[in-house]
Amino acid sequence: MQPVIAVAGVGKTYKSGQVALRDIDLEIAKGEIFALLGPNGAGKTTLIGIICGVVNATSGTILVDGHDNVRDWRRARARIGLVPQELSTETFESVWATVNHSRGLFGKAPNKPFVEQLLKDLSLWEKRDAKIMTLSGGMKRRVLIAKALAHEPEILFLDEPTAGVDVSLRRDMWKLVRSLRERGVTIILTTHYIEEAEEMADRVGVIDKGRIILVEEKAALMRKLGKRRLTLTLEAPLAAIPAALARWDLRLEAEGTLLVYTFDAREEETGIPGLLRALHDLGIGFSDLDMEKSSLEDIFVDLVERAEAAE
Ligand SMILES: Nc1ncnc2c1ncn2[C@@H]1O[C@H](COP(=O)(O)OP(=O)(O)OP(=O)(O)O)[C@@H](O)[C@H]1O
Repeated sequence: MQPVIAVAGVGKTYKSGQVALRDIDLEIAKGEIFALLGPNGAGKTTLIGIICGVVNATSGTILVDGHDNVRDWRRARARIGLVPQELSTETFESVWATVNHSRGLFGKAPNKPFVEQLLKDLSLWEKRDAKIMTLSGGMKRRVLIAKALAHEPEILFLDEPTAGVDVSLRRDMWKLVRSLRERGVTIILTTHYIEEAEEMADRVGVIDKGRIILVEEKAALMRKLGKRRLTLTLEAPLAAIPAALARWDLRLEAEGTLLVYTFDAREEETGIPGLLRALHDLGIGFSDLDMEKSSLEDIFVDLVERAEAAE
């Protein structure tokens, strides 16, 4: 199957000499929700800007639905909607005029019922005659989304869509993303809220210092790299881990009152029965126990730390 976006060998060095991307290869399948994660300055916004044709790559090629985004930029761009991180500054136009104008920019015939529905879906209908300058930050962000969707793109980029927005807008955004996906729209989002990727993405890419360090199905990633943690609340604090417990990956926390055992979620044998027996033999009692799975966030932090250590 042909990917809807194919990035090959893309690099970017800004005029300042700052290298933002190095040799990026990435394919996005039609209809998927792809989350691009990475620390500040990793290159997420640059990569999105290059795919959308608002930033020039220094090297490499990008095909959008088979169209080269430089040589055939008009066709490539028409397929894409971009919700940028920055709030737009145009202020005097009304919501209705702005969104219809965005549609016209892509050569789409006016379609009032479509734009009306779009504004209703984004809870903007009541505000259709309001000038953008009079709207709150959250409402302005809804306008950015409406503008990005006005020309009915097949691919939607959301660059940190929920940074600094309130819970209700975040929830609406998630709902909107799901309904777009049901209509077959491909969605690529960057986010600092890893829970957002965990909640929504089909696949996750991790970018660090301009390199893609991992691309994986979210579920597989969580299965593969997921750790589990067993935390025992000890009856009496321990000063150190007894030598007899060296074969388990143990750590003391909270001034020796919590004993934390970390193990691989894939292992058939958890090692827990043996550990509990050993504790019993040593006369170490506990009053409570708690089991947790690592989140995508733990996995992400771990990956970035490992990539940085490897450098
Ligand atoms: N216009 C520019 N000129 C020079 N350097 C830039 C420019 N835009 C970005 N950079 C640099 O390129 C690198 C990647 O930046 P980019 O904004 O793509 O990262 P990001 O992953 O989106 O970060 P954040 O999560 O903070 O938005 C950073 O070192 C940044 O300082």
